[in-house]
Amino acid sequence: MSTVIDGAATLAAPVATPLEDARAQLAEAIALLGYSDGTRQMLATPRRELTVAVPLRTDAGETRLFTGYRVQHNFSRGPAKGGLRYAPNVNLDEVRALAMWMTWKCALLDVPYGGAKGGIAIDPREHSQAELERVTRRYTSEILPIIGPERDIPAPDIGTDERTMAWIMDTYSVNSGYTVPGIVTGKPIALGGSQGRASATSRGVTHIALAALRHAGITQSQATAAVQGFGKVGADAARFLAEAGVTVQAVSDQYGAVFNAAGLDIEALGDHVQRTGAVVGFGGGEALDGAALLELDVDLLVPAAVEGVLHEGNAGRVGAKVIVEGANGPTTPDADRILRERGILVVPDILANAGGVIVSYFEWVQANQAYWWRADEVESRLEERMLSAWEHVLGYARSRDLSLRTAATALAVERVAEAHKLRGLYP
Ligand SMILES: NC(=O)C1=CN([C@@H]2O[C@H](COP(=O)(O)OP(=O)(O)OC[C@H]3O[C@@H](n4cnc5c(N)ncnc54)[C@H](OP(=O)(O)O)[C@@H]3O)[C@@H](O)[C@H]2O)C=CC1
Ligand SMILES: O=C(O)CCC(=O)C(=O)O
Repeated sequence: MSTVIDGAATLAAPVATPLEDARAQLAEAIALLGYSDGTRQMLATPRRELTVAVPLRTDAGETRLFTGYRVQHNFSRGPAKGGLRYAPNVNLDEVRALAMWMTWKCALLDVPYGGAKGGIAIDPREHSQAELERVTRRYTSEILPIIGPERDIPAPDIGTDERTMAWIMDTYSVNSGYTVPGIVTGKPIALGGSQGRASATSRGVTHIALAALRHAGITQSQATAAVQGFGKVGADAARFLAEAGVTVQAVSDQYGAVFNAAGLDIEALGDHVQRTGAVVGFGGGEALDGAALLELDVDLLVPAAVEGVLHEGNAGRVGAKVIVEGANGPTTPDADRILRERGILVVPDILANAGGVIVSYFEWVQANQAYWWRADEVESRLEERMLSAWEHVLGYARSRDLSLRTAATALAVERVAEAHKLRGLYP
């Protein structure tokens, strides 16, 4: 399936790029903290970035060339950490923005990492498993000099999954001459992955969404929600929200959306997507335009797909009372301003979707110690970290009359700048 319907195509029409958005958020935090322009420049710029050519011999015997990236934004608090994205429109500026957000996320949640991100400009749907394996192994070989369990630890993001992580781990291990489970997180449990990592981002989103609904005075069992994206983050977020008693009325993917005012049967929708590859055509709801999902009159909106979907052009029409960012960078600074003026609570990505990197950290700790935790231990530690970060950001925002994003970014930037200062790297 390769057709993108018109409605979905209009979703991602931001005026600025994700990197410009990320840098604008950083500049606001720097101004609030009273830091110098030199500090802003240092934190706006990745410490290291690598662009690699990734040739592929296709199953049909042809040669194709893809471009891959790995950007390491910051190492001041520990090894760089962040996902690997396979999508046709991946580009260096996008990866730079995603790497910067990883730095803030890790600092905010106080996990001992800096930020990184990687990507290959490839549409995984157009390739067989064998081709994806060859591309992944070649990309890994190309970035091998800059990754490692103490240097930079990849994880899944859009278009990649635990199989991708297993191939990276194997390629890295073969080059090292021994098995190195700490080189990636989000790998299969049979290879040293952690209990709870696959659903960790969605669990974290759900903990934060329920806390945000309570904060907004909305009763969980009477709340309605819409979720954009039905991939690794969106599908489980929809499921956990439904399990918590929230009526999930709408879900979308890049082909369109489905709506049911009484609530979608998320399990049945999951089965439908397994069979057909898309949410469209699901019998348990009516078809809805993908862009219209963002404007539904619901209590909770969870964008869990791509950057820039809430922008100046549609923020004025958003119907939700609370937005919890499952995706990275779904809201542009212009949209942030409009949503704040309209009294809509936005819980930013670097807080809301941090569950993934928290359990990645747990996985790395377990792999390095070769000692594994039970699922309930992972999940209670995840919940504790998410909710304490939520309280921290909320308290900081309230005491200074800031948006949650500005508060979260400032708290994170302060921690990163402090680490630079203590290490003697402060300009
Ligand atoms: N995986 C993780 O642990 C983490 C992921 N994130 C972020 O969450 C977001 C989603 O990642 P993840 O779930 O892993 O990725 P997946 O590739 O598993 O899923 C992405 C989903 O988004 C959908 N999508 C893509 N474009 C659009 C669009 N324009 N409108 C509606 N839906 C769209 C895809 O649709 P289709 O299926 O039709 O392609 C798919 O359902 C990303 O921003 C990622 O960076 C954040 C923290 C951790
Ligand atoms: O688990 C990780 O290391 C990072 C996940 C990720 O890419 C993200 O949080 O955006």
